[in-house]
Amino acid sequence: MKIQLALDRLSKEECFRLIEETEEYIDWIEIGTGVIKEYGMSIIREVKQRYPDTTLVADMKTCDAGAAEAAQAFEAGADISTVMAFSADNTISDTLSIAGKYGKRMMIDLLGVEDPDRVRRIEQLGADLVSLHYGKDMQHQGAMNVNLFDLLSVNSALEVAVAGGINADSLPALLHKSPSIVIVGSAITKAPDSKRAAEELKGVIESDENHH
Ligand SMILES: O=C([C@H](O)CO)[C@H](O)[C@H](O)COP(=O)(O)O
Repeated sequence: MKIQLALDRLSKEECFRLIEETEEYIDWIEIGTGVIKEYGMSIIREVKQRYPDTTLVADMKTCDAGAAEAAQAFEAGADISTVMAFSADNTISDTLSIAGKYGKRMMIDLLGVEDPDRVRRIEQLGADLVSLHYGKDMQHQGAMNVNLFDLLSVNSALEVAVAGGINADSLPALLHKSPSIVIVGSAITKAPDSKRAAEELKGVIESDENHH
């Protein structure tokens, strides 16, 4: 199980400091949507230059003009770009076909999706990676519920990431659902000691893996 460090609401300097502090405990680096809005593709380029061997996710949250936006992220060095699951089927298909051309991947963000049929449709369109996502603003109503995993069909072959206010306390319940990727932002980036927070989360995952 991988940890994807989500870098949101941070300056470029803070992003680089956090990557440096946590790199031994994290697997994938995500440049968050707001950070991309602040710095554009230049931050994707710079992070890839400095960490060429680490999988880099550009959280583009594309919802239209799929081919152009995905190509933009891949040209800058992203290994994975994100597209919203509620987008038109054409948008999702176009991003998947661009990803195929670049030898890269799309992560389909399920934020706001409540119908398992939509997830089935996304898999039919050719997606192989989705993120179950309990949004930042949804978190005002309380923490994520593991029922979010009910969106997935039992016979689905999708690789699954999960995101939304995950911390060391909420992580164990999610691990029972065996996601491939756990996306963590604030619990690491806003922690008084980010390195320790990342180490703790990695420890929770490793002890779970040792028990199975
Ligand atoms: O995608 C995200 C969110 O929509 C803000 O852009 C976050 O990266 C994701 O939710 C992880 O962050 P935390 O919820 O702070 O763990």
